Amino acid sequence: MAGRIEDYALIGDMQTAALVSRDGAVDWLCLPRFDSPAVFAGLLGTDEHGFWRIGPAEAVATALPHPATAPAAEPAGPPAARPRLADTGDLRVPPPTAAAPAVPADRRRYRGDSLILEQEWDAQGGTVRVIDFMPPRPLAGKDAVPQVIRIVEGVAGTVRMRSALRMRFSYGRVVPWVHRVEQPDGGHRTVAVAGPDSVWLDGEADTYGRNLTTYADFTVRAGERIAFALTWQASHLEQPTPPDAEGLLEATADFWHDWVGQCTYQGPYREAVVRSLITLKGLTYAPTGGIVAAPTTSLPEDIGGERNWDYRYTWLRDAAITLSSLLRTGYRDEAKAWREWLLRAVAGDPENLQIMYGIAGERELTESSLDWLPGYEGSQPVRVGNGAAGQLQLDVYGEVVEALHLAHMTGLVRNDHAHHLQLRLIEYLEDHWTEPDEGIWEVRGPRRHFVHSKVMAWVAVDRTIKLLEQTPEDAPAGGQLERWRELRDTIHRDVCERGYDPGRNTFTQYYGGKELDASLLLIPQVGFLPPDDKRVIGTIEAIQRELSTEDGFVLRYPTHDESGNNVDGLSGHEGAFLACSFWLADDLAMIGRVQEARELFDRLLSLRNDLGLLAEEWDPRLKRQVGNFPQAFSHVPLIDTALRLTACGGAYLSAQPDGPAADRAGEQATV
Ligand SMILES: OC[C@H]1O[C@H](O[C@H]2O[C@H](CO)[C@@H](O)[C@H](O)[C@H]2O)[C@H](O)[C@@H](O)[C@@H]1O
Repeated sequence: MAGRIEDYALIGDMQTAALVSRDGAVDWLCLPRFDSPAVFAGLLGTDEHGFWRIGPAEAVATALPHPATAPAAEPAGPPAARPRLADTGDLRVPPPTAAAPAVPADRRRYRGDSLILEQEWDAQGGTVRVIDFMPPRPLAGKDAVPQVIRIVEGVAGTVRMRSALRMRFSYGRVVPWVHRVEQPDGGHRTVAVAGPDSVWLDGEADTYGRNLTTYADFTVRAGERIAFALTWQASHLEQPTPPDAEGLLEATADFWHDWVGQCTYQGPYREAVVRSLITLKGLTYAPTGGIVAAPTTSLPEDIGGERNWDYRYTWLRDAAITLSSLLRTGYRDEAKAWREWLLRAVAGDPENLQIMYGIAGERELTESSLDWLPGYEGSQPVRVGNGAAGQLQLDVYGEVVEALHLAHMTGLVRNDHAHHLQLRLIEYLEDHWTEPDEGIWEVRGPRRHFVHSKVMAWVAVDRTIKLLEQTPEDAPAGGQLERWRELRDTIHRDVCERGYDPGRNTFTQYYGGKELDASLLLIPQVGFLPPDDKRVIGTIEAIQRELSTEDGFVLRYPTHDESGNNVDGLSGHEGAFLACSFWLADDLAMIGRVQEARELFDRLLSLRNDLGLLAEEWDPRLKRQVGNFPQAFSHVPLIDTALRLTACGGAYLSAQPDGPAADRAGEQATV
């Protein structure tokens, strides 16, 4: 049974990621890529759907069937091969108390600024630490395989430990063939095989199989270290080399140390910013530069409801804003890699541009449901693929062009193809900006003229004009620049006339609508209007009044109309959207309410789990994180707000209506 979403920790190797629970269980792991089928899907079901738990035997044993009473399965080794509790000679496994749950660690943290997780238990007989990590893989060669390494370290006394490993391939559906493979040195390795996949277990403790689960029982004394590793390999290939766990630990620590060393942010929110940056790096798919929105699917926005989506893909929107944050904190390699990814993914006619792709640029993301999985706390369906891939979302043009613009402004080496792409995107927008779309929130209701989409279309045109004004030699011939200036004015006028309700002094969610939408908070941030414009202030105040939760966080939009009908094509409610709540803090700072902004930001920081991680939303009623986890779209605005609050110091200095990229206070401070 999965814990709360915030009970999980992220480990990853920049190609895939695992979620590790506070009780020492890896409950989510897709191999070999973020978007591959899960080998451990206990997160979306039960232990039956796969997990790997290591913890003190008394704690771990309680959550599992007692091996001595469970039916024997793999490997059918002789009793002599059964584990010895080495120091005592005791062959018995501690008796379980059926009802008791697995015991949460007493302490956990990341080792410094890294994705190396350390959990500690004060257990019977002493204190033990489990160190979990995934070493960054080389991009090619025989060692380019995913590994999960778990080192058990005795801290004090002597503790009896148990590892319980239940692999279920294909998102918990397939029980693999588990067997031992004898090694030339007389030892053996355990391997699980099903179809194209094989997963190899190496460990310094003997294993035995019961109840379709592989166990290892062992003791660890103060100062001892006992390592386990899982390695994925395509099943038709030769067995992978057993990993050198300690060497890889050192290399992984060095990798993160070097990467974090490039961060240029030095302000008061450094801890939160660095943890968010590490998380974003952990969501980056190194071979291609693609960035997943989150490493999970179907963690619900509404516990028990149907608002469950697969986020293991690259949204142009999410990736573009991620890039902006990385660029503004000193990370250029990732920006370059993503720009290359973008050029490959969108190659062809801009008419065919998708709003999201697979991490290598795949276009087919057909949505389907995994009906054998019960879902996180019963939240069904569990979806893979994402139907939003076929939507029209005009804001995406603005976000992509903004990211390319920022890359240019921060001196990323020019790329002619990217420049050409930008011009093609504007040509497309010229013909299509007047169309209704599904908007930033990917609503599954009717298409509308969303105000945010139009504002972002304006952003795309505006940034392109600015670029061409800087480099007139790049301007297309035939008066296009002049035409685009007119287009920019036309869009601006259109939004102000049709998307603004003068009676209530607020912009609205869509033309002619009455509803509000938190994406309107971006109007001053992107420079569409200055922060001191009365329409901007009116909109911020209206959103605070009508979309705030009791604790001052922000909903994206009302999910129900006045008669109680759902307006986004989905049943149920959702929590406060964390990105929008950070945007409110930004806006408050921009209009001079800096103290209020800081207080809201501090409250938002307090929603992070003890490891600094955020899901997509916060359920104000249940007081818990909801939605996919950890979510780039939450960590990016966290960084942006931290930069803004750092840069504005005591007060936001001046409203600069017409220079959005440069308006970004954080950007000026850090690049
Ligand atoms: O609300 C319905 C939609 O929810 C998801 O979209 C959300 O996540 C995306 C990735 O972070 C983000 O770009 C978007 O703005 C969010 O609304 C889901 O992926 C969609 O399929 C769904 O329609």
